[in-house]
Amino acid sequence: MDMNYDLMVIGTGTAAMVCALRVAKAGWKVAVIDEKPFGGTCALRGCDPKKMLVADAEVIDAKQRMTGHGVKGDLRIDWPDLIRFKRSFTDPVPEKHERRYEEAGIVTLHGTAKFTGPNHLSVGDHEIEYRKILIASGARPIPLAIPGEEHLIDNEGFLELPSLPKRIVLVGGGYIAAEFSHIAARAGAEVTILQRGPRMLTQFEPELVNWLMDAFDRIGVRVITDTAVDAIRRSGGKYVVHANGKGGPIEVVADLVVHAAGRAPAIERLDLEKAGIAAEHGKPKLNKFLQSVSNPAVYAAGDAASNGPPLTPVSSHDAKVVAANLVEGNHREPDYKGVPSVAFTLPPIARVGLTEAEANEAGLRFRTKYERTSQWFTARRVAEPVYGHKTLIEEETGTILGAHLVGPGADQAINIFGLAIRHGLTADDLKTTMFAYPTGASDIGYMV
Ligand SMILES: Cc1cc2nc3c(=O)[nH]c(=O)nc-3n(C[C@H](O)[C@H](O)[C@H](O)COP(=O)(O)OP(=O)(O)OC[C@H]3O[C@@H](n4cnc5c(N)ncnc54)[C@H](O)[C@@H]3O)c2cc1C
Ligand SMILES: NC(=O)c1ccc[n+]([C@@H]2O[C@H](COP(=O)([O-])OP(=O)(O)OC[C@H]3O[C@@H](n4cnc5c(N)ncnc54)[C@H](O)[C@@H]3O)[C@@H](O)[C@H]2O)c1
Repeated sequence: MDMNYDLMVIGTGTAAMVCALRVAKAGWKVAVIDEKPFGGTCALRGCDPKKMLVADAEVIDAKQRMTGHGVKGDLRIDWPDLIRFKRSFTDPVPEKHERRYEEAGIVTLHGTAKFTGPNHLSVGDHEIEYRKILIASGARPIPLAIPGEEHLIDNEGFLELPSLPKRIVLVGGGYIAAEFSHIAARAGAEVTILQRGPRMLTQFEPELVNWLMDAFDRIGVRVITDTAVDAIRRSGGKYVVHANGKGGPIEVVADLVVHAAGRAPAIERLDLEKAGIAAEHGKPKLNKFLQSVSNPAVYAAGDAASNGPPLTPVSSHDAKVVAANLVEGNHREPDYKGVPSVAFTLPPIARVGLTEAEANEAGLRFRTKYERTSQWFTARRVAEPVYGHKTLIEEETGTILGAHLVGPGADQAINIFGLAIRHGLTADDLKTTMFAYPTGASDIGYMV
C-alpha cells in the first residue's frame, strides 16, 4: 500500500475544498484527487466563467434597451477578447487551489479514482488506503443515447469556444440553455432551443417564465418546446439536428450543437460496488448524515450526492455537514430550507422556497400575490418590460413560503426572500423593513 489517509476526497470542486480544509484543520491527514485541473465545475466550467460572459451580454442588453432613451451608437461583443477576459479569471484557478490545499497540509493527487475495496481506491498504478472517504465527484452531462451524440459539445466546450459559430442549437431547455442562449444571441449568433419539456425552465413558476419568453423573442432566440432531439447528423461542415414532438419531425441546421439536457451525479466510473456502496436512481444511497447506508467509511456531498438541488451553495452546505459529522461524529443533517436559485438570463429569473403547485400539493393554506409590474419604476428606469413576481404567504403565520421574481435585480432581491424563508420572517417583517431607495429591494414591501 503506498498511501494511507484519514480522509480521502474525490474531487476538487466546492464540496471537496470546503470539507477537506475543515477536516485538515482538525488535524486529520487528508488528500484530494482530481482527474481535471483543480477547481471544479463552478470556478472553471460553470457559474463563474458563465457569469463573466454574462457581463458582456449585459452591456449589449443595456444598449439595446436604452437606445432611444439617451444612448446612441454601435456596440458588439468581440468573442475571442471575451474568452481571453474569462481566462484571466479561470487560468490561475488550478494553481491557486492547489497551493491552498498544500498550505493547509493536504496532499494533492492527479488522476482518475476508482474504488477497489471498502477502504481502498486505485489511481493509475497506485493504491490508496483511507479511513474515511468523501465522494465529491460532481455531475456530468447525462448521456442522451442518440445517434450522433459525439457531435455535442458541453458547458466546458461552450465556455472555451475560440470563436462563436453563427448557427447554434441547444439541446434541452433548462438553466444551461436559457443562460447560454442569452449570451450567444447577444454575441450575434442565431440560436434555436429544442426543449423536450412543455416549456422553458420547468423548475421556475410558469407565469413568470411566460413573461420571460418576451425577452427570448426580443433577442430572436427560437424556442421549440414539446420536442425531443433524437439524432444529430454531420453533413459537410455543418450538423443537422433531428427532433420529434407535438409538431411532428423537424430538422434544424447548425454549426454547433450544445448539450443542455441535464446533468446527473458523476459516479458511474467509480466502481461503487467494489466498495460495497449502494446506489439508487443514479446516486449513492445515503442516510440523513450524508453517509453511505452500506459502507460507513463513505460520505457524499454536492452534485455527486444530489441530496439537495445541484447548486454551488448546496455543495458548500453539504460539505460543512459532512466535515462536522466526520470530525465530531454523526450529528448534523443538511437543511435546504430557503436555497435561492437564479437563471442568469437577461433579465434574470429567480426562485426560493415552494412553487404554488408545491404549496398546494403540501396542503398548505396560503395567499398569493402575483403581478406583472412592467410599469413600476425599477422596470421603467431601465426600459425593461419584463418585471413581475409571485409570492406565497402562509395564512396562519404570515411567513413566506415561496418567492418568485423575474426582471431587473431579481438575482439580488431573491436573497432577501431567502433570508426571510430560512429564518422564519413574516410578510409584515419585510413590509416594515426600510430598504435603500430606489433599489430593486425597495419593491419587496409591495410584493408581499
Ligand atoms: C454551465 C453551468 C453553470 C452553472 N451555474 C451555476 C450558478 O450560476 N449558480 C450555482 O449555484 N450553480 C451553478 N451551477 C452548478 C454548480 O456548478 C454545481 O452545483 C457545483 O459546482 C457542484 O460542485 P461539486 O463540488 O459538488 O462538484 P464539482 O465542482 O463538479 O467537482 C467535482 C470534481 O470531481 C472530479 N472528478 C469526478 N470524477 C472523478 C474521478 N473518478 N476521479 C477524480 N476526479 C473526479 C471532476 O473532475 C470535478 O473537478 C452551474 C453548473 C453548470 C454546468
Ligand atoms: N444558474 C444556475 O444555478 C445554473 C446554471 C446552469 C446549470 N445549473 C445546474 O446544472 C444542472 C444542469 O443544467 P441543464 O440546463 O443541463 O439541465 P436542466 O435539468 O435544467 O434542463 C434540462 C432540460 O433538457 C430537456 N431534455 C432532456 N433530454 C432532451 C432531449 N433529448 N431533447 C430535448 N430536450 C431534452 C429536459 O426536458 C429538461 O427540461 C441544473 O439542474 C442546474 O442545477 C445551474
